[in-house]
Amino acid sequence: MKSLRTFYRLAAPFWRQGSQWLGWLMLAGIIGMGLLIVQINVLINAWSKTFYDTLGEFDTGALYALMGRYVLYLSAYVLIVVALDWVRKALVLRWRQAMTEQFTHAWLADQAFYRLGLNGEPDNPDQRIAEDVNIVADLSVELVASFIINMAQVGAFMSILWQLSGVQTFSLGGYSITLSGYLVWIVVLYTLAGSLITHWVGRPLHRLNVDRQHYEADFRASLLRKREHAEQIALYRGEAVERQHLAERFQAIAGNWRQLMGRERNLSLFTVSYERVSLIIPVFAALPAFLAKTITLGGLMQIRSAFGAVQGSLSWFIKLYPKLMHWSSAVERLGQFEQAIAVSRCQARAPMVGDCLCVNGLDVLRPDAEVLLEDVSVRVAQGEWLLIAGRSGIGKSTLLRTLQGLWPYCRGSWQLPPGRSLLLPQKPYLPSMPLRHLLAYPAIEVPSAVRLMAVLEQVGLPGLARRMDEQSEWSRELSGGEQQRIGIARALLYAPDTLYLDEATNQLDEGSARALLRLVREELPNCTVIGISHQAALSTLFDRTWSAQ
Ligand SMILES: Nc1ncnc2c1ncn2[C@@H]1O[C@H](COP(=O)(O)OP(=O)(O)OP(=O)(O)O)[C@@H](O)[C@H]1O
Repeated sequence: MKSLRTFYRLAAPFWRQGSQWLGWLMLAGIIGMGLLIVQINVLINAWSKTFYDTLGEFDTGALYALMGRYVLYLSAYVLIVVALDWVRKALVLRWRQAMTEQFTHAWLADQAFYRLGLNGEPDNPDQRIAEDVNIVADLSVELVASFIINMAQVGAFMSILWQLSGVQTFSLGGYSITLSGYLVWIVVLYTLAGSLITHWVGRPLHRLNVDRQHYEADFRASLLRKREHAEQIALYRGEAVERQHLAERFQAIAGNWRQLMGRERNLSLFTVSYERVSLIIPVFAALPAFLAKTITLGGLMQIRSAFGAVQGSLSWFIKLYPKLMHWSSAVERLGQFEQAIAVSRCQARAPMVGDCLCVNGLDVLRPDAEVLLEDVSVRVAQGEWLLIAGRSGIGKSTLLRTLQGLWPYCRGSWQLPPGRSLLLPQKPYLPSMPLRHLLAYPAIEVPSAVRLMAVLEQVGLPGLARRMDEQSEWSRELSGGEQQRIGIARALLYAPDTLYLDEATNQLDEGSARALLRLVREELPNCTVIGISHQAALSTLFDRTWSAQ
């Protein structure tokens, strides 16, 4: 029930959109084609009675005509099944795309992705967006369509089975009982009992599937981190530790897999027996009528096939139970993710904008509520350069994060200057993208090649000018100082109104660092700069120093 409520919350934005008529049309098409398949099954069921009766009469001519009709049913069946599969896949893609956009937007909006990472919950957002969304879209379409089609099949064949059952009189404990449609009662009770036992045996599969997705994602993320930090690991010669670490992660997968295997084995023991027994039940149930010659061989075969159709469709829950558990675990993980994003967005504080940067009685805390900086009050005039000083670990970087609205653990208020701002951290973000886009980041518009080359020249990287379209692993290739030069180049190109420098030149020698900051002053004369630096030679470039205590 909880999974269904969460699913409704996740699915509503897509299916409620006015423009989603095509999605509804595709779903209706899938169900319509499914119902056509049911109709063909009904025709084949009637055909089988005629066929076996004709077979009993050795009427060769009629048999050929019946085989021709069967080929017709079969061709229609194949065409519809293929078309249904195609439309189903197209709908899954459509829904997955919309849900992926919905989640990536929510995750990236208001820096939720950053705040979610602060306390490590929920785990592996990448896996939730890439895999769980796919599972939910894919299995939901399959489950909804197959449920409706199976229930239609139940309706169609139930009436056939009811008629074929006729009215039977049984004697039970000395009483004579007259029952209509006894085969229908048998199939309903048999499937109901089967469904209850399946749920009882298979219930733990939900939790095990949630854990499985978590462990698999953890393992993949660990492998990815090894690749990202290949150089550091290689320099430390940390292979043995890494191997042990990966083996431990895999142990969690293996342990969970063994438990899943055990549970699925128990479930299969029941479901396979259930399936096999269901094949023979209708034959035994109708045998007395056949032996009493009240039904023909064709009639017996028709009962068998109608019973099989009703039982097969009513057993939808039993057959798809492992998939239902897989689906419900993905729904749960996405639901958790959605709620965590919502909570983190509530934590977001949109700073007020005034005529200058003004902090008033601000307390900056650690996540455990311990105070880092108390009662911070500082005012920075437009165009002023302020240096924040203080011992390592006191909370200078955290203060900048707080001002940016990234750090939710704070009390008090502040206002930011108007215009756009840029924060250069000590380790610039250098994804593998063409150099021209890398330099323009975070702007989407890329400046002209002439401008880019001029800036590269200014920051002391003229050699990179001929590699504008190259997409290299920049963070591995460039030295720490060169990476920081790229950071300064970005500031010059982006031309923010307020620039925050969080030890943005600490990998450079003091002479080069001074030269770069002087360049910023010349090129961006009206820019307000708030800097953090332990490089003593830089302090004279700032108008004033504020000491964090
Ligand atoms: N995401 C986090 N979760 C928990 N604690 C954090 C987190 N980020 C920072 N801290 C803690 O906050 C304290 C202040 O860190 P911060 O980086 O602001 O110091 P700093 O003054 O800039 O130090 P440095 O000059 O060495 O860069 C540190 O003790 C750090 O461990």
